[in-house]
Amino acid sequence: MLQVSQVSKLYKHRRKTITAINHIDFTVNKGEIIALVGESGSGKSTLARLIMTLEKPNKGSIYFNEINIFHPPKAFDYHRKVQMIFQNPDRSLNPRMTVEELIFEPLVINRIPLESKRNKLLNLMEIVKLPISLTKRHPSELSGGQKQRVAIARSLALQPQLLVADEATSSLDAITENQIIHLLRSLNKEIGISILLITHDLDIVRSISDRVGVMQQGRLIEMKRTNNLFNDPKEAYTKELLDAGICVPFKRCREFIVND
Ligand SMILES: Nc1ncnc2c1ncn2[C@@H]1O[C@H](COP(=O)(O)OP(=O)(O)OP(=O)(O)O)[C@@H](O)[C@H]1O
Repeated sequence: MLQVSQVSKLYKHRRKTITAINHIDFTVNKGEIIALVGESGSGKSTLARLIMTLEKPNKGSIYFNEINIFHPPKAFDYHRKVQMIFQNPDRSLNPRMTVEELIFEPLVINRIPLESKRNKLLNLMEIVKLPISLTKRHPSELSGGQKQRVAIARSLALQPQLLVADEATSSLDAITENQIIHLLRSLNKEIGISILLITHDLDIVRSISDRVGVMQQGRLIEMKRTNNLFNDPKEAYTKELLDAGICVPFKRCREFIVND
């Protein structure tokens, strides 16, 4: 479905060239949850911005259903098919809008007719488990988890095929984080939505991803099925990363409750 092909991204900073992404290749298949892990500065968010076409690569390209997203045909509406949720919902939610307005905004922007507006709203709020009593509230009147649910409902309004979640739960407390991870998993299982999950958190990766890619200094050094990566990491850096974050005896380890 999504194919990242030989993508490189360079930045110029004070006459120095930074290679944020270095010849990366991978695919996200329909219905898959792919996690990208790697230390800070390894290029994960840059890759997410490229996938969202917020920036262009210097080399290579990205294809969605075999169409080059940087040179799409006119009728190809990529931004309805791929949506992103960010770490901090406060930044993506306009504080002046109500929950109802926020969830409808993508439909309004994309000029989608809203004949059955109420039903659509009820359906989206039900999917993300937001009580209907919150419809007229503003973001400042919601908890962190409720805000992230609004952000997810908004991103689902256009019925995307792929959700890019960049550290989408890292600003939340452990219980709320568990609920949002559970929600992402059920969206994947029930709606079949593919998810590209960018995270530092190996417990989340282990709990819900089908495959994991490990990034180091702009390169994708290893990509495998989740169990294989945890049980049989090949690269020294992957071993180091797992040693630093994996659950081992005597180390506290969170379990995410996911329904399969
Ligand atoms: N606009 C920019 N200008 C210059 N350098 C940038 C820019 N954006 C990112 N970089 C650099 O590119 C590299 C990759 O950054 P990126 O934010 O993608 O890493 P990351 O893996 O997402 O890190 P984190 O986990 O801390 O969010 C870093 O060296 C960063 O400093």
